[in-house]
Amino acid sequence: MTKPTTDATAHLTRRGFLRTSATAAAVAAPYFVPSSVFGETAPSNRITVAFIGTGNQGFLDLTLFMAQPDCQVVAVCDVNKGSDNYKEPSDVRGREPAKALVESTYAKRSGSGKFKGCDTFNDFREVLARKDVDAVVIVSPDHWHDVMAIAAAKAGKDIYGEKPLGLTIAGQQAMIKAVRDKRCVFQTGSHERSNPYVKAACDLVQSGAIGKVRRVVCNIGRQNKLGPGPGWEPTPIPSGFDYDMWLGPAPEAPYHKDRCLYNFRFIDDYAGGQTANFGAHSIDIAQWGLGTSLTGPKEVEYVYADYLPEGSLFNAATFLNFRCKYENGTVLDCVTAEPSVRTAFYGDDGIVSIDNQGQNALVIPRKLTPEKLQKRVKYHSGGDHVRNFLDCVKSREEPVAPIEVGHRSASICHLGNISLKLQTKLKWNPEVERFEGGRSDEANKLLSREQRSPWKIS
Ligand SMILES: NC(=O)C1=CN([C@@H]2O[C@H](COP(=O)(O)OP(=O)(O)OC[C@H]3O[C@@H](n4cnc5c(N)ncnc54)[C@H](OP(=O)(O)O)[C@@H]3O)[C@@H](O)[C@H]2O)C=CC1
Ligand SMILES: O=C1CO[C@H](CO)[C@@H](O)[C@@H]1O
Repeated sequence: MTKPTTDATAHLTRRGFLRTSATAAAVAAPYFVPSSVFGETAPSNRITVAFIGTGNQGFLDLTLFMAQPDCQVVAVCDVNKGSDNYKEPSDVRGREPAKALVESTYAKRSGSGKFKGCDTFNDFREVLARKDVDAVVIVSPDHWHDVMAIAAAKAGKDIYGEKPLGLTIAGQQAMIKAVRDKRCVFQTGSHERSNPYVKAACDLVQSGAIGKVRRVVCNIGRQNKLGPGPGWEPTPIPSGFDYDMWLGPAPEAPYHKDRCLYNFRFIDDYAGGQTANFGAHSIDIAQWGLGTSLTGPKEVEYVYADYLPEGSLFNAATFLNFRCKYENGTVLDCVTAEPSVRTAFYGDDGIVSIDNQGQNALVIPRKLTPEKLQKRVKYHSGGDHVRNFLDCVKSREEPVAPIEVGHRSASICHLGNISLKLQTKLKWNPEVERFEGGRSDEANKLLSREQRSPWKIS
């Protein structure tokens, strides 16, 4: 996508302001760095970035952003000062370890081996108030995505927002409005959109190479953790952890050590289970190949769901199967599986399947000779996706995974979860984004959620 949709002047002015402003003393720290750290990239061309959420994916995204020479991470924000026992006892995440990672990475690059200049925050609003931050990377749990992205857009920041776009369809719509009103560049963290092999596979499907696509299968990885069962007892809130700020817009709930960190994804108040966690990837690829990135299906049907025992902390579906139908009759099946294949398109003339990490696309044309049956393509890293975002911050062009695209893929995850909750088939109007007929009143209520005061999306 190359159509400029954003106002270059507003953003260039903001960065220009940084270079000349009388407030320079307050914001100077990021610029007083050895030239060896950022090579030839002049401070004025450097994009200053702050991270909100420095856990599991936050650390990976940090390394991808720091690898880009024209980008400087100047601040990290996390409600956890240092969350130990992250995945194993030696694994510590949170804002202090993130700051240490940033400063040690930049120090290694500087001739002197020294670097200071990454600030830490507990409250993301303080990050957004900083005038020297051009862009934010939002890698918080899903229940925070809408509130944080809307606040970031209102503060004039460009945004790299992790998938799934949000927790609800209404929240995502509000995100789009804020981003478009403020003309921000927004890249959804669906990094497969920057994977040339996945692109090649989707182009092939779109070009009609496998004929009319009858069915797409999206495999959703099984739940990899179980959490405490019925009768679980709260555990003490660790020191250095702002649990109230972790809960944010989600309902009040007693702390348990397995609620936060990585595990939020299995709890309905904070995320859409594996449907949204993995579905955001596999369904996004399906939408891409089908050429429906800016729309959606017209029907979603519950097939099967299973859950942990009532009263368990984790309450998202552990096994699931739902089926969507598009206007042209194409069926999209989302199903829990051990996914060596992430998304597979079944057409009249062949199959295109894309593996779990987007490392391989396998094309099986029905009518070709055996030696031409397979075309394997190789791995690429998420760095190109970050690069595309940074380029668009400069050019004000549309990135490869704009917010509306992220919205429509995540919406299918939410539609699927709503059908699972109601155990029914629902008619969906992708134009007006509402359920119609049947149990639509009940279903439409699930398009949004109450947000705990003082947090709200409008
Ligand atoms: N593109 C991809 O392939 C991937 C994307 N993701 C996405 O990234 C997001 C984060 O997932 P993941 O990193 O696994 O989750 P984690 O729980 O590991 O990380 C989230 C971090 O955000 C912190 N946090 C929570 N609330 C706030 C707040 N109000 N302000 C600042 N920080 C906050 C958490 O604190 P605490 O440590 O105390 O919980 C945690 O450190 C999710 O939306 C997920 O879907 C995740 C994995 C891969
Ligand atoms: O938990 C996870 C495991 O890896 C996936 C990427 O392949 C993530 O998206 C996801 O959040």
